[in-house]
Amino acid sequence: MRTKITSFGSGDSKGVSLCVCVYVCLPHLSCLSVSVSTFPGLTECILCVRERERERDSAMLWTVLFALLLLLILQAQLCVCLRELRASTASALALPPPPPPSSQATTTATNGTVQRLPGAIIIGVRKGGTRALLEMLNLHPDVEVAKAEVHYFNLDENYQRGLDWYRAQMPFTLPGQLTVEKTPGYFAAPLAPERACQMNPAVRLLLIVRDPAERLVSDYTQVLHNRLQRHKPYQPLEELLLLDDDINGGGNDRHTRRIDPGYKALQRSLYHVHFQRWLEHFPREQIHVVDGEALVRDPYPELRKAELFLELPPRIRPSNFYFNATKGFYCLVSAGHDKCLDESKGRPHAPLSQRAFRKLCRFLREHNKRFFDLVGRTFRWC
Ligand SMILES: Nc1ncnc2c1ncn2[C@@H]1O[C@H](COP(=O)(O)OS(=O)(=O)O)[C@@H](OP(=O)(O)O)[C@H]1O
Repeated sequence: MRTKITSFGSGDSKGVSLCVCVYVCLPHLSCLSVSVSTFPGLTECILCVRERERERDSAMLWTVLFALLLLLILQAQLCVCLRELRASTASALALPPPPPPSSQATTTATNGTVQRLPGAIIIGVRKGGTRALLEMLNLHPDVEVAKAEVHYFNLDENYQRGLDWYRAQMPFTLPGQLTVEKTPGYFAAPLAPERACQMNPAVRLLLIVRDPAERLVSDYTQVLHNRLQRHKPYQPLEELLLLDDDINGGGNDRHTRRIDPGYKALQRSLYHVHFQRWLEHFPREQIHVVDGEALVRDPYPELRKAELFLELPPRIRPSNFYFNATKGFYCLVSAGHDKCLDESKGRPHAPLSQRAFRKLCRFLREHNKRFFDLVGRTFRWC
């Protein structure tokens, strides 16, 4: 801004004009030196003000243009960001393989034990008796089990953590001991068979099955219990399981109700669908099927078969089990301590009318047959 004053002019009239000019021009100080140095009076001052206004208008125009340009640049940047975000989301969904394991062994405890990947996995079925089977296998001195469900092959966020993470969830074992984990969610998880096979194509799999209709009711009961605990709303089982179907397009009395094939708990009971997927990655003889109902009736024979399958010396004894009449189930005895499964196992099932249950059984019959064909044995299910 030019502010230097080179001449004040002469005479009173000039002085008055100068004062007015300075007063008017004061907000436009940058032109003050021009008006004063060549001072003829007020006219020039007004001209100076107009010129400043023109300058201001053009400055505003430039400001608007500059803002527009800035907006364009920002928009371009936003597009680049969105494209990058879309690309990273797509690659996350594509789920690249997890990081490779650093080595086979990890931290060695002072007693020489090491965390190892499981040699056997109980893959399901949910509510089939997986906890009972795991705890019973744990009676064997050559077996160590992961206490909690790991959910490695069925949950992407865990799978992305890699094999080192998975191994770190395992118990410490001595050489020659077998590590076993159980996650019933593996059985029906579409990617679990392939992932388990990638980890170790020789891993032994145990599948404990139970009447799929009973399993469904037990599954619903578990979900209902969780919802009640969290004070969440719930629907009766019959509402979830049966669809209203207007067969003749008539009034209410012509309604019939059919099984909803989309109900999640029902889908988990279509054993052949899931078993087929496991067979695409593992030979049949690598999957040992345990009869869940037989395990409830009398655990020992089922445990003996599991020992054989796992090539373990026979160490589990009938004396490791006793029937607890209060619980209504067998409990375990080991080194003088007894242990029953917690109250989440063997809860009274949610109500379902006999009619609906029969409908469910009819629906499952064909699916069960397909499962029997795949496993090469039959079960006395409804
Ligand atoms: N010994 C013993 N004690 C208690 N419960 C036993 C036992 N053996 C098998 N079961 C049956 O196990 C059913 C629960 O199955 P899971 O452990 O696979 O359930 S879960 O998927 O892990 O939630 C559970 O199902 P529900 O009776 O429907 O609750 C039990 O019937």
